[in-house]
Amino acid sequence: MIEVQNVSGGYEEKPIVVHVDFSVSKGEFFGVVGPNGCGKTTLFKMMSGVLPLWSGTVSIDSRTIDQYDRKSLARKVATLPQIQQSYFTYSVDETVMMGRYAYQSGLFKQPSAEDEQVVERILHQMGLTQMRHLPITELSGGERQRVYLAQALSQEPDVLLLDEPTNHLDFSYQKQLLDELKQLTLTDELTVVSIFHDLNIASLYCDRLLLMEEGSIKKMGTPDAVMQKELLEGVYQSTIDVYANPSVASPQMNVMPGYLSSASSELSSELLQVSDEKILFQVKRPLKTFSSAVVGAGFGWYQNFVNYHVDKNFTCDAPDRFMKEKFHEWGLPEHETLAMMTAANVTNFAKRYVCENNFTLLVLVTAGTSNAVDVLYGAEHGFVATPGTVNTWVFVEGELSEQAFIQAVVTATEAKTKAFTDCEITDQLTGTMATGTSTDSILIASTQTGEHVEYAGPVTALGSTIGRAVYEATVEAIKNSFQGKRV
Ligand SMILES: Nc1ncnc2c1ncn2[C@@H]1O[C@H](COP(=O)(O)OP(=O)(O)OP(=O)(O)O)[C@@H](O)[C@H]1O
Repeated sequence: MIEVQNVSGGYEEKPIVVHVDFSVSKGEFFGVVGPNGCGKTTLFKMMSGVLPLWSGTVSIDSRTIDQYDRKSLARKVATLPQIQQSYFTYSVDETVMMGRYAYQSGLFKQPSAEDEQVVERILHQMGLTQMRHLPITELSGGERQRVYLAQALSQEPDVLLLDEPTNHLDFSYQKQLLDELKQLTLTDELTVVSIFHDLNIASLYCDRLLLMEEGSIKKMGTPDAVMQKELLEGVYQSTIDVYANPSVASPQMNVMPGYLSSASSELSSELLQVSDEKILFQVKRPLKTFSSAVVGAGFGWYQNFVNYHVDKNFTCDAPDRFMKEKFHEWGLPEHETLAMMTAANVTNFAKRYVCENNFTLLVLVTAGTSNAVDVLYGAEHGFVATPGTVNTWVFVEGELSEQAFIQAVVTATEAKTKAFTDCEITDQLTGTMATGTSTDSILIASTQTGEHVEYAGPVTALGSTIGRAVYEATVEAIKNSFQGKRV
């Protein structure tokens, strides 16, 4: 649809865009990204015929742009430049109607019924109907941006070139506008080529991205191919982190702030408060967590950790809401607190504090075995959502990779199962050896400072330390529960 073939150009003697070559298909949403000054806007000016090409060609529907007269080019390509100044007090609908000039003929260029209909539809589409009579000089930056986009859309082009279309827009209007454009690419086969500074937005909406560096193409491909940590760090000369979006299959990035302090939370069992009602462990700075907790499951950052005792017959439709009400009662901030529940007597907990192999580790386990299960026969027990029994907390001083977090869960679970075997805990329904209980829960929490830890399987330094500590604490907690011991 639009083909940019080996294009070079710039200003006076200064080359800015160098041998750029790509094509965008009909109905594609194509993003152009790259650092400030890399030549994105200059490339757009060349694509829309505003700036002459030094070499190469830009073609739309197999005809180079210099083969189109002004009006026919305007029916093919509409542009939304980066900065829109308004010196005249045209109203919103007058401004949008200006986009129809390519369709008007005759001396007085009166709008036709079709022009009126198109403008009406687009005003509605862009949520501008209410403000249609206002002068655009009285609009906010974001509102004005929508008016100019409406003007570009009223040209009914095949290709829309947008330079930072979401500039000045708050996130809800960004979403609304980009959803609208995406829809037009899908239903009307509108081709959108857009410059973005926000790589996360570009990754969410674009089919392909073109990453520019110093006037040339550094990389072009799907968001997955372009959103690569090393690639982006090199081009933007910055420290970033790329991660999977938790909700959709579009990679996202984070800028890593330069002010990250090396101060971390100390993991000391003196920070532990134990009562009949709960175990509360509080640290000064948030820890990165991976857990199956009632409140705070998955990955997160928390600094208060609660293991709350409930009766073994406790049932509740919304245990997370129940726990959050408790947080209020205890004065614990909801967004900083992770919580588990257990039917085990929490004062029978066992702990291990280990400082070896360059690791500091605190392990806390609460255990009971009345609902012990052999995982092979889980289905025979039937599912009842009951409070947890063996709750295992593993706190680590170190900087764990995501792989290490998950391996730590595996290692700790194997250690728990080994403890069940050695304590000869059986599944009361089947008489076979139990591997755990029906509602066990686990937490791995790390300071994310100090030594980087890539692996935490059972034969690694961290894994073997976790394995031993969890095994010993689980055996002790099981024995405490048998003896009815109260700590
Ligand atoms: N009219 C001009 N005359 C001379 N040089 C210019 C002109 N416009 C831009 N430049 C230069 O061309 C280079 C590329 O500018 P361009 O606006 O294309 O970059 P960009 O990637 O769009 O940047 P940004 O992300 O900051 O908008 C810059 O060094 C800029 O100073």
